[in-house]
Amino acid sequence: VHRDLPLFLSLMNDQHRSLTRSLISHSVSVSEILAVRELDVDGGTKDDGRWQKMPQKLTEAYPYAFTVSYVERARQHRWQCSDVTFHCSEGALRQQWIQTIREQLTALSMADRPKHLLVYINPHGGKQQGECIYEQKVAPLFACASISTDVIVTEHANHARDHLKTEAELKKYDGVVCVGGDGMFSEIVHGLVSRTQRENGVDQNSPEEKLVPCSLRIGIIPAGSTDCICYATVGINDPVTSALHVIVGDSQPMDVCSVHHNNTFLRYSSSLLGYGFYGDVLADSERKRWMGPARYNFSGFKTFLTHHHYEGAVSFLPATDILGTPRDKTRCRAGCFICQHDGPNLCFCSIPEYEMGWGVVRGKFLAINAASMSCACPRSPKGLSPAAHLADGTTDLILVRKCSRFNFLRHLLRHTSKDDQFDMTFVEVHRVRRFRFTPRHWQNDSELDLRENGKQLFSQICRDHPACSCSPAYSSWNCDGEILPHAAIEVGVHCQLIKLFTRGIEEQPLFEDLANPPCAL
Ligand SMILES: Nc1ncnc2c1ncn2[C@@H]1O[C@H](COP(=O)(O)OP(=O)(O)OP(=O)(O)O)[C@@H](O)[C@H]1O
Ligand SMILES: CCCCCCCCCCCCC/C=C/[C@@H](O)[C@H](CO)NC(=O)CCCCC
Ligand SMILES: [Ca+2]
Repeated sequence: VHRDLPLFLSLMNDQHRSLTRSLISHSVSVSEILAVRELDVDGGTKDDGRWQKMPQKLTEAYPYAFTVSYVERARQHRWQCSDVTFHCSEGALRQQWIQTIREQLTALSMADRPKHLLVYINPHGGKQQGECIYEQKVAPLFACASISTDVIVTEHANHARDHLKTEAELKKYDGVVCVGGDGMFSEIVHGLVSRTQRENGVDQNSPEEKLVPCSLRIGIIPAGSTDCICYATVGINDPVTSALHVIVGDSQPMDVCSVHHNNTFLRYSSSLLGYGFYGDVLADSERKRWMGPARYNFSGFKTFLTHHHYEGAVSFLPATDILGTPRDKTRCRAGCFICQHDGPNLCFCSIPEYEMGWGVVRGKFLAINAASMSCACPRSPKGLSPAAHLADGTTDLILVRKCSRFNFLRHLLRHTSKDDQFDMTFVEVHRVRRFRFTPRHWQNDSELDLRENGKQLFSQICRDHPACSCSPAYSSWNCDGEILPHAAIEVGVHCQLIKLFTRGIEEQPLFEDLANPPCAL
């Protein structure tokens, strides 16, 4: 029995084969086995439905049984845990099988499966179901796979981030799991990345500094409102699927952007950095958290109607030495060739390199978006930048210039259809390693004061002139669902800075209907 080779168990002798064809054999890849356990058959009393379906004669002839729990693939990237029970005539043979499988599982644990995890649960994310989701759907699977956990239910925002940054005894763990949404994931990233830099003497405030990658993998159990990181790395927002990817020890590297203002570190971003439309949606939706996930629909519609544009200059360093482009038809999938090819060879550009070859675009924008990954989510299953890569060291900079409401609506609606949202005259997209944004009228340190005064002044004017259709001078940046306090920012992509307990989105089999596979001819 080898890892990745099918474990084919056929424990009955020939005379029973034709009789019990459907019951006697099953094929499971060892790398997708969660656990194996002996099944007690006590004087004919059975604790497994399948056993009871066995004809009496067979149970007598094959009284020794064991159950293998394994990953089964269902529709649309969903994984579930299934059990299969094998029966044999001799106790010694059963012990041999159980021992062999356990040895294989131990070898996998030594290699890449986690044994001890630190779990943070946000009880207030999404529909506030985090604790319940973990207790009912995830904890039993971890227990079945003999993974031990230390669980912390957060008591306030940034609890997980600060605990990871300073207190957590990280040496004890093989990974960190968060139960929540993109905001909770962002807390984990900030905690782990900051801790890693501090321990390695790296100054986060310097935009040119090359950051040290984090060694612990992160698992995401989706329990938020958008859950875009989970959706874009697994293909579905399903707690059981995510838990199973953690258990089998998957690993997917991921890029992280650092965001600076005036040589001061602001935040990290791993999905969307959005100014204009997505910044305004977020700013409005934060005041409506009580609405839960529906707040984004409400604020999205309201922001669409206000139709504000913002003036400024975007300068960027295009990624020239790479294979992919943002207009590719191919997608970043499990084992992505481009991420393997481009990723590990990339370095974080130092000053001499990045002062050359910059492009500049000036104008009035409805939205400036940087997508380090596709940002696919249930609202937009192909995402903001469908061809973006998880781990290629680049971000897709999408510039949506001022246009009519009708055209902007066409652009937005294309995020939900097969049509290309970039194929519009007012949209341009660049794959970049770094970029800067400078709003018009920006004045260095006094920016914040100016923004506050500007906002007050603007709202005063608009109250006095309700028909006014002019736009405020500044929007906010939406940084993975958090509002940034500065409009002028500098962003750099750090290739494969973190690793997740996923494998990227698996290619769908040609025949999706796994329950009724086509007959072999
Ligand atoms: N115990 C807590 N009380 C209040 N806020 C918390 C707590 N724990 C974490 N948070 C904060 O809650 C915010 C939202 O959490 P989360 O991302 O889990 O859900 P969401 O915003 O509904 O989902 P999404 O980010 O996917 O849209 C995060 O910014 C996080 O810092
Ligand atoms: C009028 C028709 C509108 C149709 C629009 C469809 C376009 C949807 C694209 C959604 C892209 C989400 C990108 C992910 C951002 C997350 O980091 C962030 C935190 O979870 N979520 C939002 O900001 C929430 C953003 C919600 C935006 C609506
Ligand atoms: Ca990327």
